[in-house]
Amino acid sequence: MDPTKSKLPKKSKIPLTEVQQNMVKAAQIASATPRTTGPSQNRNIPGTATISTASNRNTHGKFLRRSRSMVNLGANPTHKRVGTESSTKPVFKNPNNVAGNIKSTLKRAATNKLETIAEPKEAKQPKIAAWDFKGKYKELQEKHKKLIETYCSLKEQCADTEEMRKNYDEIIARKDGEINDLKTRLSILETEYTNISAININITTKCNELDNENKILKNELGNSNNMCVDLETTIEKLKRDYMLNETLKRQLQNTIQDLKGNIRVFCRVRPPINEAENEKSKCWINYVNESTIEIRPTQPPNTTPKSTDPKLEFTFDQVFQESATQEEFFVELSQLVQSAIDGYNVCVFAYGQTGSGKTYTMQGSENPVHMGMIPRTINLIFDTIKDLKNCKWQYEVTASFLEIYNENVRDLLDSDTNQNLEILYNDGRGITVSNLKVEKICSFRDFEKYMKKAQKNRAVAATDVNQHSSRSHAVTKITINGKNEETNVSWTGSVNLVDLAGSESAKTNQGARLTETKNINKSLSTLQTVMLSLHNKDKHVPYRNSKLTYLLQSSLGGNSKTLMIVNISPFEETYGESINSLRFASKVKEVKTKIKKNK
Ligand SMILES: Nc1ncnc2c1ncn2[C@@H]1O[C@H](COP(=O)(O)OP(=O)(O)OP(=O)(O)O)[C@@H](O)[C@H]1O
Repeated sequence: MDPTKSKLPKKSKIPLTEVQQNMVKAAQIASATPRTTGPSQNRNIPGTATISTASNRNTHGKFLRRSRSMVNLGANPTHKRVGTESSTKPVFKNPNNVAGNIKSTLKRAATNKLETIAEPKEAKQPKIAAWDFKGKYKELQEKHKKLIETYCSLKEQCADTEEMRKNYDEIIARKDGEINDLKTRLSILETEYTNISAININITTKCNELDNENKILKNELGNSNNMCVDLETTIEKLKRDYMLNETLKRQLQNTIQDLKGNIRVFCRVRPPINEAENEKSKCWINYVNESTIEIRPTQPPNTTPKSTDPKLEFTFDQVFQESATQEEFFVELSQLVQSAIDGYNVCVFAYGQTGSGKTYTMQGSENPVHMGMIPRTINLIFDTIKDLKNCKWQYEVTASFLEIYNENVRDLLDSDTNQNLEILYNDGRGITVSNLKVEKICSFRDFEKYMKKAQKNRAVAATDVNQHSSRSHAVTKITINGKNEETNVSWTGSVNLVDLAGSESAKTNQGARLTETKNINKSLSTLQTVMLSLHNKDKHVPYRNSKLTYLLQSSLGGNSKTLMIVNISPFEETYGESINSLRFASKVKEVKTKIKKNK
């Protein structure tokens, strides 16, 4: 319980004198001032409400006693009212100084009281005769009695006042403490306010800076938008120019290809691949220039070839030395692949004796460095059609894989080894193979999956010179259908990639191997005959003499850009076969054909 409150007087029902009322008001002001009240709340002190709490009962009792004595005093008709209304009201010069105000109010109340007592108004008494000493004595006795009563009453009031003063001192001390606390809080708040003000200034400065930056950026954005519009127009123009140039470039490339000849021949010499092969004696090979190769049968150590050795020189479109990489080889081939994308038929076939590097050149291995021409071709096709999308070209790519084994045509995507598919000639569509699976290819990975399956199904056996000799001619056909969304132009190109079986002597083979070898040699010799007929411009070209030439009819003598790769081994023991291959390739190089672009 608040001690100050308990000592405040309870609201009296007896009317109080002004002095008493002032004191009560002062007490009310002191007790009504909340502990946490700030300076602004103190301004209401003069209008504070009458005290009515139960806790004020004690103080009220004392006030009541004093009031009664004051009433006694006031009962005297001569009792003088002291002070005007304005002078008795607690007027605070400084509302913040609560303690000072209370003190001054108490002081004024006490002064008023003394004034009231000091100046009692005499009641009019009947005059006592001068001789009436007894009456005078009685009158004096009565006065004396009243003075004693007044004295007692004042003494009592003094005690009350003293107690009140003590209470008020306590209140004042507490309030002073509270004021000090509030001052401390105020100073903390002021410091905080100063800090926050400083932060606020910083933030305002930052906001202004950001506002300025925002304005600059808005301006820049406006400029950029204008630039974007300009750039878009330029890009559109450049796209049109690019499309035009691209078409021109492709036309020029194809013209260059045409000028180079529609049947071209590349020669590739393979390197020895292991220690055993390094030990073997090699032919003497001289690369005269990038398209001419000179070859002699022997290469005695540290000597030049014997003058008696027959010297044979062959010229092709390009000669690739032993050190040539798959990548270097593909650079030349890639121009033909571009032609296929532009709607031409292209045929690439690798020819050579067994073990000369045909499968390595066409297929290669999974290692990216050794990747062969077939996977590189599909890679290039997908790269190119991706670029051509900018020129509004849409392409669809399909692939089929077949082999001709012992004069039977087999689908390499079908593992049934007893198949014999039929080769058909259609007037409109040219050569087709019945029931051959043609798969839609959407990516390189897609193609790789089918290629691996085909590789697995291909007939392979060990020969004297190759542990994994291909015993069949394998034909990978990639068809590219292109359509331009803008011009509505469309065409179909194709690439036949042929890995021929290797020619070899039938002497060392027996049984099944012998039949295979005979069939291989027969079809290769038909190929030679066909090429010679084409070279001699014979009226009849015996395409139908073998499944291979029948299948490749349009590629060899018809509407196709053809590349023959003649692979040779560098060894002395294979010199004869190498010369045969080189001679045949020379004849092929002289064949001239006329081709046109597909619609
Ligand atoms: N340019 C080359 N660089 C490195 N290795 C090669 C190269 N050419 C061929 N080889 C390797 O020589 C070996 C025989 O080559 P490949 O199998 O390609 O001959 P092939 O002509 O296809 O034989 P076949 O007609 O019997 O199938 C293989 O091990 C192959 O990896």
